[in-house]
Formats: sequence, structure tokens, C-alpha cells
Amino acid sequence: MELTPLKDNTDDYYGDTHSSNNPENPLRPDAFDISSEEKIQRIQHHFRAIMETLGLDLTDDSLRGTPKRVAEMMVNELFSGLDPANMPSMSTFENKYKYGEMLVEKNIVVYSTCEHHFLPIVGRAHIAYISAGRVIGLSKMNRIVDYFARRPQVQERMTKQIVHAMQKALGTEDVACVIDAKHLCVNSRGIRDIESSTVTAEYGGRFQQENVKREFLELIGLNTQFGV
Ligand SMILES: Nc1nc2c(ncn2[C@@H]2O[C@H](COP(=O)(O)OP(=O)(O)OP(=O)(O)O)[C@@H](O)[C@H]2O)c(=O)[nH]1
Ligand SMILES: [Zn+2]
Repeated sequence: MELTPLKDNTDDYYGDTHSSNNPENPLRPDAFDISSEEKIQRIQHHFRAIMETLGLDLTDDSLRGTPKRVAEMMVNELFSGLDPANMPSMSTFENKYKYGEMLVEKNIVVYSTCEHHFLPIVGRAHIAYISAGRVIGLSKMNRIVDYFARRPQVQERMTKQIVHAMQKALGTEDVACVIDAKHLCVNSRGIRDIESSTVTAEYGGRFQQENVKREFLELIGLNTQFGV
């Protein structure tokens, strides 16, 4: 795995591929050719160079372990959702009780990372579906959010990915997801607006109908006067 050379020495790399229709994260074809252990070693090496470039003394007791700590955190925690091997099993069951209304799993905690600045995204996700014969274990909805959140992300893509995964698992289009999250890249740097948060929504199948959408938004406690 050779690293892509920078095009020049300027501040490029904001990218021009903010494609909203493609819910896949842009991954290199060789993304999983090397092991997690190898990734940790390489990131450790690069992060040490970043710290040294900043002028930090890596012989200091408190800083010595940081490159390894950061590398392990990235590969094993923050970005473990890049690896499809870590996709949670999405156990579904027969809808024996014939529950035909929407089911809402709300206030699911979201910890993700903004792919533009590598700063945290922190918020809540709300998921709903209407069974077409199968029901899903409640915790699986929390797990699927966590899986897609553990990637460098943009919120719009993450919202769509969650809906797609649920639709696939349940065999129905009738799935919706709303995410309300704070982006630390907006809150703690740049414009430094600590109050604003970002709301994204994806409505599949019957959730595109006004009354169904409204019921969902009312159940999760969002003011529907202006729609979302
Ligand atoms: N659409 C979208 N934008 C995001 C998300 N997370 C961060 N951003 C934005 O990505 C943009 C990157 O813009 P740039 O102008 O290249 O970066 P920047 O110079 O750091 O921008 P400022 O934050 O305005 O200082 C910023 O406006 C971020 O707020 C996200 O999940 N979705
Ligand atoms: Zn950002």
C-alpha cells in the first residue's frame, strides 16, 4: 500500500467528490490489504512525525505513548467501522405479534468523526421502520448507527447508510432516520458556533408520505411546523 502523494505542497485535499448520491465512503481498493497491526504501526510512525514537527518533545513521559495511543484509537475505535468485517449482525425475527405500526428507536447516541477536519461529531440518531413481516432486535439499530459512525464521515452520508442497511436487513423501503448532531469543527474552531447543530433526514418508502413523516417526527419530539 503506497500512500497517495500530495499534488503539490499547498493546502489541497478538500476534495471535489462530495457526492450525495453515493452512500459509500470513498475507500482505496487496497484498503484492507494490510493488517490492523500494520496500520497501527504506520499511523504511529506518522503521528510521531506530526508531533515532532509541532516541536513536541517525545521523550517526555506524558507524550511518549501518544503516537501509539492515537494509532490504536484510530484503527480499533474511532475508525473500526471502515472494515466491513466489523458490521454488526442484523438479526431479524418474524413479526409474530403482527405489530403493524411504526417502531421508533430514538435518542441513539452518535459519536462520529468529521472527515474534513478529523474532529468529533456528537449527537443523536432516531430510526423508524414499519415491518413488512420481519422485526429487528432493538439493540441492532443502536449497533448499526455505531458501525457507520465509526468512520471519517459526513452526516448526510451516514444518515443514508443507516437507512440503506436497515432496508436491506428488514426487506422493506419503509425506514427513516433523522440525525441531530454537533460538529466540533463548527463548534470549537473556524466559526466557533457552539450553539448550532446539524439535522439530516432520510425517508424511505411510506415515510415520504406527509402523515407518516409527521407521526415519526412527532414521536421523536421534533417540531414539525417547518418539516425536516
Ligand atoms: N455537508 C457537510 N459539511 C460538513 C460536515 N462536516 C463538516 N462539514 C463542513 O465541511 C466544510 C469544509 O470546508 P472548507 O472551506 O474546505 O474548510 P475550512 O476552511 O476549515 O472551513 P471553515 O470551517 O469554514 O473554517 C466546512 O464548512 C465544514 O463545516 C458534514 O457532515 N456535512
Ligand atoms: Zn469538519
